[in-house]
Amino acid sequence: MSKSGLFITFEGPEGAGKTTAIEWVQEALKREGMPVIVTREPGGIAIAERIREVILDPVSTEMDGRTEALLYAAARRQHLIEKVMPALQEGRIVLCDRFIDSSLAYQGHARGIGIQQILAINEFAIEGMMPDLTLLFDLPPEIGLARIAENKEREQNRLDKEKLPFHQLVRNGYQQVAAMYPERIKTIDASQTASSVAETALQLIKKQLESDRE
Ligand SMILES: Nc1ncnc2c1ncn2[C@@H]1O[C@H](COP(=O)(O)OP(=O)(O)OP(=O)(O)O)[C@@H](O)[C@H]1O
Ligand SMILES: Cc1cn([C@H]2C[C@H](O)[C@@H](COP(=O)(O)O)O2)c(=O)[nH]c1=O
Repeated sequence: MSKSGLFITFEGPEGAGKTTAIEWVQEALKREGMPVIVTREPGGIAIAERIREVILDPVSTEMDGRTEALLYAAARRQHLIEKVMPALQEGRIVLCDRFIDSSLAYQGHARGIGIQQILAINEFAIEGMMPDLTLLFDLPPEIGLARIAENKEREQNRLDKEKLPFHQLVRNGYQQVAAMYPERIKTIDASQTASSVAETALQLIKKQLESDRE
């Protein structure tokens, strides 16, 4: 799979502020005339949104961890082929809310399947199509969970409902993955104000754009 755009992923635990920052960054890049699209995982296209409903439905309590991992990888594959790759081939900047590192942290580490096993099934799904840059929004899970609990409009999905120790493992998982890919993954302190977090994200993206032009 070849491309000419820039693939940037936003990662982190529940309520870290990824969606808030991605919208802010999109507006800032658009104001500068850059061709940018925002998408998300699992979802972003019809088939993957349907898979999302199955995975995140709070009634799917009996779902096996490996089934969960395979469903995320299947949604990822379809989303990549149908939406992300065409946009990158057109030279766009793709801002994606979650990607492979979510699987490594949630299914690989927090579910205990193993990061290498999850990497293997995802290698099949993505055929080497890794992000150019990943912004990891890091914060204690208590803060993120309190933020989403405050937001009364948001429905709690099956993974939101996991207990605090699971979310602590997710954070540890992300920290391990960041150590595996120090060139690609840049960690942001997501406990700062929303505007400061978004500004840091924008500066990191601009740096990546500059180094891509060189
Ligand atoms: N830096 C911040 N400080 C305080 N509140 C924030 C900050 N960033 C976002 N919020 C608020 O926290 C809540 C969660 O934010 P957001 O939806 O952007 O997080 P998220 O990382 O996309 O969450 P999830 O992955 O669980 O969907 C929202 O109500 C948002 O307004
Ligand atoms: C891509 C991906 C996601 N997850 C989890 C993380 C969240 O709990 C949900 C997605 O909800 P959001 O509000 O859109 O953040 O799914 C996961 O466990 N594994 C993955 O690969």
